[in-house]
Amino acid sequence: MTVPAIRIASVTKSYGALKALGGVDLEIGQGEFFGLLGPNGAGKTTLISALAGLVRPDGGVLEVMGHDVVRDYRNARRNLGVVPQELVFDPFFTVRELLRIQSGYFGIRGNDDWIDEILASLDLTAKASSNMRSLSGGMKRRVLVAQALVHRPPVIVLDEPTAGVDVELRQGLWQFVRKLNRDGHTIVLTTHYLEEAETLCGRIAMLKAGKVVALDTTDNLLRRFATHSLRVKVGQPAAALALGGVEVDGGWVEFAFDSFAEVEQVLARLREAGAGVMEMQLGEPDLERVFIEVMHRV
Ligand SMILES: Nc1ncnc2c1ncn2[C@@H]1O[C@H](COP(=O)(O)OP(=O)(O)OP(=O)(O)O)[C@@H](O)[C@H]1O
Repeated sequence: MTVPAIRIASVTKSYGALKALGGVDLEIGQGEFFGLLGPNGAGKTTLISALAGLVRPDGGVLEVMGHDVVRDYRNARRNLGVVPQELVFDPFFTVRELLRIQSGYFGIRGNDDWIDEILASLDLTAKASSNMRSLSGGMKRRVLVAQALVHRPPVIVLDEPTAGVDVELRQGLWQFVRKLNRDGHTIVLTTHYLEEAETLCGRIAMLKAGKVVALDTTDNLLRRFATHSLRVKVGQPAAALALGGVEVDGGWVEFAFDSFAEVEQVLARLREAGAGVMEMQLGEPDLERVFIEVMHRV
């Protein structure tokens, strides 16, 4: 049997009275493109930091390619590439120097062929000799990705890699990450862009307040939750919410159905309640709605 790329069992972590991770179990197979989703503060970064050995869990086990993150740190770390959320660099190094230094951390010398390949894939070749401080935010983010790849890790974790990144770069980045996945790398991704998660991830875990509250293939998650939706923009959101709607955006409230036959009934009830429907849309299920439902249910 092949070892899972990532195994997380009963992992707990508290900061004082705050339970950041309340017993997380998760197994991610080799070659998966896996999404880790959750609202702000759900514990995603804490979990990733624990995987990278940067945060010590209070209890439980974390393994990367079968290597225990605490007891067998070096091998676990060698198998893992992490693209962190925050942009922290020494501004005085050039891009190439930075990548050479990072290679050195893993005991790799003479890594320039691979570094050139990564730079080309990330469209950074022209910036190889530029100082980090002269790069734009989006370029710095690409360097973060490059940095995570210098030691050719089989498992790559990206913590919100597209936050604050323009559309073109985002698409380029996804193309690159998809290629890495096709080449056999396991990808774990956290993002607040649920459309991206829906297109990219084969399986998804949703985290809320330090616990996994949904775990399934993306297709099953979309199927399992109500199949259709009605979104209404109303003058009186409170009246619509009282009828079981869920607020999705300023003034927009959403109702979920198994069949469109129920739409008429809801519209009648909205009229009776004086909700004041101004606009409406009928929708197919998408991950954003699944996410909102899961977060409200549990
Ligand atoms: N070093 C720390 N000290 C104290 N509390 C912390 C620390 N790191 C994280 N926390 C708390 O743990 C909880 C989980 O935070 P975490 O950063 O893991 O969430 P997240 O899901 O990554 O959120 P986001 O989507 O905002 O990045 C939060 O309530 C956070 O305030």
